[in-house]
Amino acid sequence: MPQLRIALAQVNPTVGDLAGNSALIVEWARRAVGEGAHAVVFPEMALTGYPVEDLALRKSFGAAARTALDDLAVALAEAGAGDIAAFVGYLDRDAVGPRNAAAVLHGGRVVAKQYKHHLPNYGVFDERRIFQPGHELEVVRLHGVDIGVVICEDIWQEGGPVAALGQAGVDLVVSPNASPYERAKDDQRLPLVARRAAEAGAPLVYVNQVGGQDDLVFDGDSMVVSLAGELLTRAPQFVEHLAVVDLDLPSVPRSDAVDGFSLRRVTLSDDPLPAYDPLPLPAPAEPLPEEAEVWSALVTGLRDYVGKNGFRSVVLGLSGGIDSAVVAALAADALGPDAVHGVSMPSVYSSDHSKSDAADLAQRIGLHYEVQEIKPMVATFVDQLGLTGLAEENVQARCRGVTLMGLSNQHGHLVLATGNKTELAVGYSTIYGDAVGGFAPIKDVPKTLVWSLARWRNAEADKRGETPPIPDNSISKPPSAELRPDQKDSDSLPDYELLDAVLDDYVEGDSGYDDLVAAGFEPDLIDKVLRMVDKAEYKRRQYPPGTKISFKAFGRDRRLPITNSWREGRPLPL
Ligand SMILES: Nc1ncnc2c1ncn2[C@@H]1O[C@H](COP(=O)(O)OP(=O)(O)OC[C@H]2O[C@@H]([n+]3cccc(C(=O)O)c3)[C@H](O)[C@@H]2O)[C@@H](O)[C@H]1O
Ligand SMILES: Nc1ncnc2c1ncn2[C@@H]1O[C@H](COP(=O)(O)OP(=O)(O)OP(=O)(O)O)[C@@H](O)[C@H]1O
Ligand SMILES: NC(=O)CC[C@H](N)C(=O)O
Repeated sequence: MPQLRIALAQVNPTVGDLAGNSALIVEWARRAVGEGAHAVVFPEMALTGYPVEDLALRKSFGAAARTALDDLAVALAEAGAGDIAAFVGYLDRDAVGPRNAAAVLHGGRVVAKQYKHHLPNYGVFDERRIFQPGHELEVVRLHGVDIGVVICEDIWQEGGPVAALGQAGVDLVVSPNASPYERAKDDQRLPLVARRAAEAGAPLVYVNQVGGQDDLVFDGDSMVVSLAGELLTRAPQFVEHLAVVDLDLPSVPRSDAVDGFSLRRVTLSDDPLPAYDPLPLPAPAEPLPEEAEVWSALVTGLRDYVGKNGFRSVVLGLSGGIDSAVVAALAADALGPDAVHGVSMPSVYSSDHSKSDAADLAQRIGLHYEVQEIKPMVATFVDQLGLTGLAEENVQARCRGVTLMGLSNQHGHLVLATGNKTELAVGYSTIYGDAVGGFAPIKDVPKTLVWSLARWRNAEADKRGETPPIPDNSISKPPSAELRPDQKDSDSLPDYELLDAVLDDYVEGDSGYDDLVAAGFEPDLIDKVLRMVDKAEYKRRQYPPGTKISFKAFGRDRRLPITNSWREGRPLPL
């Protein structure tokens, strides 16, 4: 028999938008009330957005967030959501410093609050720099059900606050999260949540946000797992969603002696609810298959970067190649084809197929298309400055960059950079040339995955009876920068399958020279690739932000010095 109906509000907040996020929380709390829920759980820092980075250190922002929380409690009550217990993540600030906090709002008031204990400080996270950890646990009793709270990283700790809640005795654990997407991370979350439910001795309600924030994207994947580790429901990825479940909660023994934490119990209502008919459990959404998941992550990251930064349209160079084709298809899926402006910018070395494939792509997708010849601009620079060789080649990419930025300034489009992770790794782009842009949608996608995504997207279109967006020719032709006659990427770079394999080990796996040799790569290949990667750090630092999909994206996940004389290499003779 259920004791509580709980709603998981998998929403998409915006960093810094206290008024907008408050309105979002009120709207979704009202929906939860409409579903007859007694409690509703929002993601980590839903009121402020996540991650707030150094906004956390601004006293003015902390004060505004606290005021917004008090106002939100009142607004919820005024909107008819005062009787529901709303678990809301926010930024707090006390005498010790800024806190990553979750509050319980009920009856127009803030009735309980708890600070995050474990502050993640690895990969993209810097929480020890900006927050102070908490040491208290606040357990809220609602209709006789004791509910403990743990915030995101706290559930990744064995023997941490969840174990303490198990010691204290709680009927239910709720966890607000802001857990960024990485490929295959959903495979880790379900077993993790199941382990924590067992540790707590109670079902666990896991709520993660959706949406993009700069280089991060959040996939949701909110879920409820029973004490026995059974998945009761799971929300679909990358979309806002309200999941409502009735929970049958066996009563457990209570204790007030908890190791390492101070425990406070807050009673909102002691009496169990009268018997009511449970809703059928919503069927768990299946996690998306690999390519669909990555595509959704890239679409969401791009859409939210554009929308949350106030742009309505994007512009990019269309070369007829695979990278610009995939970025154009992503942009059309994210924003609609009418918001996408493609520009073909032929130079003297551009092949006929570069122009015809770009035009074909534009027609398939239905995006705005124009041709801007760059020959006269290039000739002016080359002649006036007396440029030859590589300097001359790069002027072509730079004239394209200037053209795109000109169109951006004139029409308000955001410029998309089309570089992929492989190119970023080895520095295969012209700085201030094809590397210009405000956002780089595929910067964390290795070249081999760019091809797979293109094939997958076309196959999806086929399945739906739609025109595949990407010309077959763009997928099958050998990649070329077309900066000199008959140039091919393979003139300067190893075969992409092999290159991506080395990069996966060196960048994602942090392998050293000996590890790479042991993995079977040729020493000359290792030398060449590692040298290119190390030398290109300066280019990566100046590259636009783009959606992280991997365990280790360039940027905050991998912070290497630019000025750096250390080289992995064959051991020197002593
Ligand atoms: N440590 C450092 N810190 C700061 N700046 C540094 C630097 N080292 C060089 N630089 C600067 O960078 C310049 C060299 O970089 P850059 O001008 O980009 O030129 P660079 O890297 O020498 O050449 C561009 C390469 O990318 C290839 N490319 C270009 C365009 C598109 C594609 C494609 O297929 O996608 C490929 C092209 O074929 C060529 O191999 C130097 O002249 C210097 O000004
Ligand atoms: N002729 C062109 N017209 C318009 N844009 C171009 C042209 N050539 C290059 N670009 C722009 O510069 C980017 C780098 O292109 P380039 O052809 O040099 O390398 P690539 O990495 O093979 O990319 P792609 O697969 O998109 O061709 C392209 O994605 C495109 O945005
Ligand atoms: N916001 C957080 O604490 C996130 C950390 C956590 N390990 C995750 O990625 O899910």
